Amino acid sequence: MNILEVKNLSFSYNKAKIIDDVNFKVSKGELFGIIGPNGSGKSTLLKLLSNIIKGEDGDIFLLRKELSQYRRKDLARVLAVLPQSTEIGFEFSVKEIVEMGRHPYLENWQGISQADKKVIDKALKLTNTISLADKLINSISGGERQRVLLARALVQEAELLLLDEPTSALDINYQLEIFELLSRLTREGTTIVVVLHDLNLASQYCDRLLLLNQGKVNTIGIPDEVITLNNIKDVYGCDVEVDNSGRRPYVKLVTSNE
Ligand SMILES: Nc1ncnc2c1ncn2[C@@H]1O[C@H](COP(=O)(O)OP(=O)(O)OP(=O)(O)O)[C@@H](O)[C@H]1O
Repeated sequence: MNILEVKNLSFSYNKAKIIDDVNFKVSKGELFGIIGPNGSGKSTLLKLLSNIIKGEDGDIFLLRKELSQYRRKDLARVLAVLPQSTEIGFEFSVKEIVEMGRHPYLENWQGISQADKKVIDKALKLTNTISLADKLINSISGGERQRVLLARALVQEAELLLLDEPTSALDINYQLEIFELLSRLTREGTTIVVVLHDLNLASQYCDRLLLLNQGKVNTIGIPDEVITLNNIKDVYGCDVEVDNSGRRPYVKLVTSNE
């Protein structure tokens, strides 16, 4: 079953085309990666999928319903977003920030229920942020904040998670932990679209990849079809080696010292 369907999507900033006739579908339970060079349009595409900005052409269907047809609260129950910027300007505690993810489920003036608390505790545990719960969001590290914001997205219990570089500030241990968690969530039925720069994480963990170049889909497919020597050279313009001896392709940089 398709959770997400993007048809002929285009978007411009000041007449400059940033997303150019993009088409793809994502099925239930897929871990779908969007990769591409700086400025290729990955975050813009994610903002279009999040309904933060609107395309000038094309359609986005979420669970077969056009994205713009959703009411805000209904959308927040099926779609959770982790934006790229992890700056939060207020002095909220970690716990309060994560609780905010439950707002789509609360009626007016109604507080957090025992059931909500369970969901929140589970998300804090999964993201290893329980020990941070009482700290102020502005007093923790960038990587810790990234995990807290992932916890906030998880408590929305949404069918589709849109994550913009969720591991960019994380050390390798947490990068693996978060991608193991994302894999597990997809096996349990959540669908995840993730923008990421690390081609090897993308290759190892994503079921399919969309390689974006100057707003256009360059290649879309399983990692073996996308992470190839020619594609990387064409799109990123650098020399790499691609090791195909393992389960998934592995990109090695070729440096001038070799
Ligand atoms: N608010 C904006 N106004 C005008 N141009 C913008 C705006 N936001 C992004 N752009 C431009 O759109 C293009 C795509 O930006 P986007 O952030 O989507 O790329 P990206 O692939 O996510 O890049 P990165 O890997 O560096 O995060 C860039 O050329 C950028 O300068």
